[in-house]
Amino acid sequence: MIKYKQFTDTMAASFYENPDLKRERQSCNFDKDEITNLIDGNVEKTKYRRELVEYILSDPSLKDPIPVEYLSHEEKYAAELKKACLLVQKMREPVPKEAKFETLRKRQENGKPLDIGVGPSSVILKEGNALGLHFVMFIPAIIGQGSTEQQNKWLPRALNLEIIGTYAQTELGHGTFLRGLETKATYDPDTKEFILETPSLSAYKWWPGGLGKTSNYAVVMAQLYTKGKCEGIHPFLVQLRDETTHEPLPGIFVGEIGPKLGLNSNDNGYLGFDRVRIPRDQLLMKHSQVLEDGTYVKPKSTKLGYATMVYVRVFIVQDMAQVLRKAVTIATRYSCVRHQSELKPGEPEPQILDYKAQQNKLFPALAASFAFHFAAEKVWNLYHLATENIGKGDLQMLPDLHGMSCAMKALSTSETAKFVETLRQSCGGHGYMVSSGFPRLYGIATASETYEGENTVLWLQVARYLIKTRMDGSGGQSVAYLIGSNLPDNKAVDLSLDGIINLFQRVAAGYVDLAMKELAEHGRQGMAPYDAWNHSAVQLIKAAQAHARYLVADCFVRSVKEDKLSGPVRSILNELCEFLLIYWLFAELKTEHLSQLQAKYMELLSIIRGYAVNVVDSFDIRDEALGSVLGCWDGNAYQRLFDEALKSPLNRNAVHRESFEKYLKPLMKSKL
Ligand SMILES: CCCCCCCCCCC/C=C/C(=O)SCCNC(=O)CCNC(=O)[C@H](O)C(C)(C)COP(=O)(O)OP(=O)(O)OC[C@H]1O[C@@H](n2cnc3c(N)ncnc32)[C@H](O)[C@@H]1OP(=O)(O)O
Ligand SMILES: Cc1cc2nc3c(=O)[nH]c(=O)nc-3n(C[C@H](O)[C@H](O)[C@H](O)COP(=O)(O)OP(=O)(O)OC[C@H]3O[C@@H](n4cnc5c(N)ncnc54)[C@H](O)[C@@H]3O)c2cc1C
Repeated sequence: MIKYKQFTDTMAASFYENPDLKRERQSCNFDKDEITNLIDGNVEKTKYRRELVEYILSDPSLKDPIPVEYLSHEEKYAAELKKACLLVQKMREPVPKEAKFETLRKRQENGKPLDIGVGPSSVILKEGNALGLHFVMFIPAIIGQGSTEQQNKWLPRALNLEIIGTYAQTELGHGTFLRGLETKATYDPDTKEFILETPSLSAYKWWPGGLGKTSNYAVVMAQLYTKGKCEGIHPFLVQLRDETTHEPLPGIFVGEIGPKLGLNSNDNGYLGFDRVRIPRDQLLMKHSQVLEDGTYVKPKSTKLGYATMVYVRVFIVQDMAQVLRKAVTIATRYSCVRHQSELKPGEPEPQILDYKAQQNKLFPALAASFAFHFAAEKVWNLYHLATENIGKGDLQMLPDLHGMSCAMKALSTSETAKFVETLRQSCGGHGYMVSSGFPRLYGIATASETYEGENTVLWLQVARYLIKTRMDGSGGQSVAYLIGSNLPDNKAVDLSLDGIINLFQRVAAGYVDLAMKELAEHGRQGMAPYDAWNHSAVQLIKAAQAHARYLVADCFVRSVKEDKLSGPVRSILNELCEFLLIYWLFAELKTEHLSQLQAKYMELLSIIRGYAVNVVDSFDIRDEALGSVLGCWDGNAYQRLFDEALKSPLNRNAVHRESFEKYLKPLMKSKL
């Protein structure tokens, strides 16, 4: 018997590379850096990111002494928060004069600070970040909702982390239906203050990230009452804890909500107010105001108050591309090194990567990681343009931005959650281990399906936009194909990318028309419009999903056509794009088209098999950031699984003495 020997990371990195992986890498015929640069944005951004990651990972104080899974709920929060705080401190210090950190040092010398947001922290924090909401929602809310004076007052403090905040909107009884929120902010003109009140149990804020123990401020969404009238929900900047002692202020009831399916480094919290007074100028007043005498000044659109959510929905699309890159890296490398069963009778067990059924599990996710990357780029551009226009008083792009961000958020999160589960299954039993990395990725993907707008609810928002567009032609650029006679009617099946995009448009428009017919039919039968809407929901959601696939497919096709790619990378992306489009179409098409697409799909599986390992290498995810024993660069999966198992506290001694003496022994000695 071969005795197990502990393997150190240094040994693994310097001596070992799995021969199957090595062979794939030796046959690489494209420039991996080109794909890395494409994902980072450009060569300089890759250089910066690589140095930043090395800078973080080379710091021993940011390493976990034991895997966080073995810590208690309380210990995990403390250990992860410690790393998050140390990381921020580290990013503020001058970078040492070492050649390998030259880009970082030059950046600091040029007066540009290193990033302290959620990006760098994701290298060392894999179950959420208690400071995450501060960066992703609190600061954006001050920028997006605060007046210039308010930004001048609060932003420097928030950016310096002198104050730490979250975004408190959801309540125990109300998450989706924002008009139904119960928290009240009543203006008192005598003292020029708002009085915050939680009128019932269901009105308690519930869920905000970092609210439990970390934040001392929050942007709180509450119903604004002035001059005896409710003006709807508005954002208020509220201090929750003393800035020195961190004790909750009088009238503030705040705490943490307990363990969750995932993201357990983040202290999601609850919050109630017992007549808490805040100054008038802590209503965030960029879009609407309350004057000293209590007069309410309306915003140009009440939906401007929802802008922080739109920002985060866009952010999530980008995040899902990252989650998919990790998951597919793990599963592809593992599929390369894992040998199982018999493909040809009598021959050695093949790499599981050679099974078509396995490729069918991996490659749609690989292709989708690029699709969502390009989709995020597109919707970010739209977001910036729309925000710039809103700043000039032009709100025309608002509906299109809302429609597009809802569609892409819902599609990217639902597909990523599904793919992560399929990729986990593709790794067999070992995929079920926490050390595989899948449970954490699944925790993020499934949370994203729910937060920032539950997906079903967002699909219905998209459907509302589609139906409106089809009826009155009022929609923006993303729905232009639904307006009037713009829809190309190409009856023959054309398998070029443009031809497939045309099919996507026809499929989506077909569903929209079916939903419209259903709505009309319910109307004819005497149903009120809201009842007809409810009864047509299944069809409406189908239409929204088909439209979202068209949007993402269209972004992918346009990005592949851009000039900046070399020949080999262009053909890889072209094939992945074509492959994903066919994969998505399978669910929608009638049999006559299916056989043509099936042959192409099988051909593409074989082509992608040739470069899949090298493409995931080009995602350039350091082992420490990947956090998976199955997906490490060297492919030494069994050794790493074993190493990780030996870290279990149950393996400290050969016998778990206490439980043996107390429970097992008496049981085994007892007689019936
Ligand atoms: C490396 C680490 C990275 C980490 C990355 C990720 C970190 C993310 C952390 C996220 C943490 C989570 C935070 C949260 O969850 S915060 C809470 C989010 N809550 C929600 O999203 C609530 C969802 N509900 C809503 O948004 C709305 O209420 C809803 C869209 C459902 C609309 O409801 P309703 O129909 O009641 O709305 P109205 O009647 O008031 O209005 C309808 C019309 O308004 C238009 N509309 C609606 N929303 C918007 C918008 N945002 N922008 C523009 N227009 C909007 C809608 O289209 C209707 O228009 P028409 O009447 O013209 O048809
Ligand atoms: C990990 C995590 C982090 C979060 N962080 C924050 C945060 O930082 N700040 C914050 O304010 N909130 C946060 N949330 C809350 C989150 O935004 C809400 O959970 C989410 O918006 C869904 O609302 P809900 O929980 O009330 O679900 P509900 O709206 O009650 O949904 C329950 C079910 O009802 C269905 N449903 C609801 N309305 C309709 C409708 N009109 N038509 C058809 N079906 C409908 C839904 O599809 C769903 O199936 C977080 C949630 C999670 C899970």
